Amino acid sequence: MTSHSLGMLMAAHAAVAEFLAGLPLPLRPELTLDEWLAGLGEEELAELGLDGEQLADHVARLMGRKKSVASAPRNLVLRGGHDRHGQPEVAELVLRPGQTTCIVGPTGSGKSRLLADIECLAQGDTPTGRVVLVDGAPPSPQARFAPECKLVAQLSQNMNFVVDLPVAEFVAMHAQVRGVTEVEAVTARVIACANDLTGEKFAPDTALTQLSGGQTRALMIADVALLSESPVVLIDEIENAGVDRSRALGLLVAGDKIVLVATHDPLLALRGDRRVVLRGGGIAEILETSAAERRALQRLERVDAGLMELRDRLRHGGRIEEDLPSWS
Ligand SMILES: Nc1ncnc2c1ncn2[C@@H]1O[C@H](COP(=O)(O)OP(=O)(O)OP(=O)(O)O)[C@@H](O)[C@H]1O
Repeated sequence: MTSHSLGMLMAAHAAVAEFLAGLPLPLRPELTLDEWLAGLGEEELAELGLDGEQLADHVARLMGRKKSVASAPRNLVLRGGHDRHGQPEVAELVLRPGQTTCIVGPTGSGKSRLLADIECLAQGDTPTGRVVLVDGAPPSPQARFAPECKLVAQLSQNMNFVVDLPVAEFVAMHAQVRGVTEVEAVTARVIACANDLTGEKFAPDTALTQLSGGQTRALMIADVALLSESPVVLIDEIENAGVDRSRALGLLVAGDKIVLVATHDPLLALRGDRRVVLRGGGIAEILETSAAERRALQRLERVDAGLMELRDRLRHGGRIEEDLPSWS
């Protein structure tokens, strides 16, 4: 598959180095991968539940993943299809890194469908007939379907952990799978970041199953922002509960990701660059956030800070009587 020596592959691809170094097999850095595999006994590999082809395949995937990071798209273009009644959509939606697009619309208007169309990079093969172009061209089947090459990460509403690991171990595992080299330092950063997003702090050795809803959400947001290689992030509502939504959004956008958030929260919606309005399954309108809306956002932020203070007072058993925040 490559004429480079194992030593060179390992130097160029941290994920390959980590994977190969973790195998209980004698490494020969001066040989090519094929030569090294040919020299290994079949039995030796079988004992590890592997065969040479699988191993070569996995190394290729690990190298492919590196390539997909370099090829983060400059834009995604969503070409409108049709609404639920077959009427064409007005839209061509252009999405660029570092921009946030909010998706709004009544229940059943097609918000989740729109996110799903972007998630699968639809090619006229979903109920909406939409087409998503990556840098002006249809994506490769690999970009659409191979998990390690996927462009899009989705933060879903429900995150129930089935594994009961300490938080630090879980994050370190994610970091390793994503080919991060300084696993310990990055793990500490993800946890610090999650703690920054949530009101109640948690320790690295807290079990995942002990985290509150807000803490879990904060951890997943920090994980996606700092560890995910996917250049596009979809969020089906950042819940109010216990997460500083403004910081969360800032964190994701700072990573130069294309961010799409389905939300009806005015604070989040106005922080976005634009809103896509859905009606009857179709895109009815695309509204750029206006200067007046940005000014309104500053006032809303003060109201929100006041409400946060009241929440905190309730949390600590206080009363809300005379001393209300100044905006009330
Ligand atoms: N353009 C379309 N053509 C055909 N079916 C569609 C279209 N858009 C959405 N649908 C379907 O309509 C249903 C409701 O859409 P969806 O779940 O996306 O709405 P939603 O706005 O996310 O709703 P909620 O706010 O309740 O979560 C889904 O079954 C979806 O697949």
